[in-house]
Amino acid sequence: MGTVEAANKDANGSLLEKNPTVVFVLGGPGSGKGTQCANIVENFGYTHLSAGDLLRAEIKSGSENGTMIQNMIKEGKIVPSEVTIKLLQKAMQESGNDKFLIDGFPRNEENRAAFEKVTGIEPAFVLFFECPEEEMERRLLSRNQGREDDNIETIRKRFKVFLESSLPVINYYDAKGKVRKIDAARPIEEVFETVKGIFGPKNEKAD
Ligand SMILES: Nc1ncnc2c1ncn2[C@@H]1O[C@H](COP(=O)(O)OP(=O)(O)O)[C@@H](O)[C@H]1O
Ligand SMILES: Nc1ccn([C@H]2C[C@H](O)[C@@H](COP(=O)(O)OP(=O)(O)O)O2)c(=O)n1
Ligand SMILES: [Mg+2]
Repeated sequence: MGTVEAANKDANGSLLEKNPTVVFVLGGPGSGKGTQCANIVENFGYTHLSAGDLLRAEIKSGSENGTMIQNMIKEGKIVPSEVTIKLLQKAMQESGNDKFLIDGFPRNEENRAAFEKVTGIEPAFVLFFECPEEEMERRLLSRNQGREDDNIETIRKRFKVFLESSLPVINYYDAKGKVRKIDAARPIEEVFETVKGIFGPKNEKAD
């Protein structure tokens, strides 16, 4: 094994030994990633890791990076992958699971390349929730979760970042045949029917 690979294996410890299944859940802000992930968790036994939620928890914890993260989120910018990947790795380790929905990550090429390099993990596939901006804007403005970035000024910046930085990541995986595109402009239940078809009955939790 080469030195880089060996170092990564050490850094990941038992995680890589489990050969985890990772599904990246992508889509614009307000496309319904978090909502659908909650449904997938209930039906298919995945652990849901939202990069945004992990970053917001890091702000709340009073960590030394908190102020930097808070300022970037307020500006709709993407936090350096070093910070986000550490939080994801820790959450993966702590979950004890080996099936993960990674929601809102990778959001740019830097996120994507660094995750692959650091963890050695390739996603099984990528869910892409496609939704028109007008609908995403309506949803964000009525989300009511008290988020500092759900205001029209920041929302416009987030849409720009999505088009310029996140869509290229989706195109990268599309070229590898890994993208499962879903029309996310429909009601929650209808979107989930399509999602279920992708995860398939063979993956459903028996209970
Ligand atoms: N298919 C849908 N139709 C209408 N509203 C939705 C739909 N999916 C999610 N929502 C609502 O839109 C808002 C954004 O959804 P969320 O899951 O937080 O999106 P994301 O994580 O992609 O930003 C939430 O208030 C949620 O309840
Ligand atoms: N990989 C990521 C994911 C989110 N962030 C930051 C920047 C994003 O605008 C905010 C909010 O992300 P989050 O996924 O919670 O937002 P939405 O659910 O798409 O509305 O967090 C990041 O810097 N890097
Ligand atoms: Mg979300």
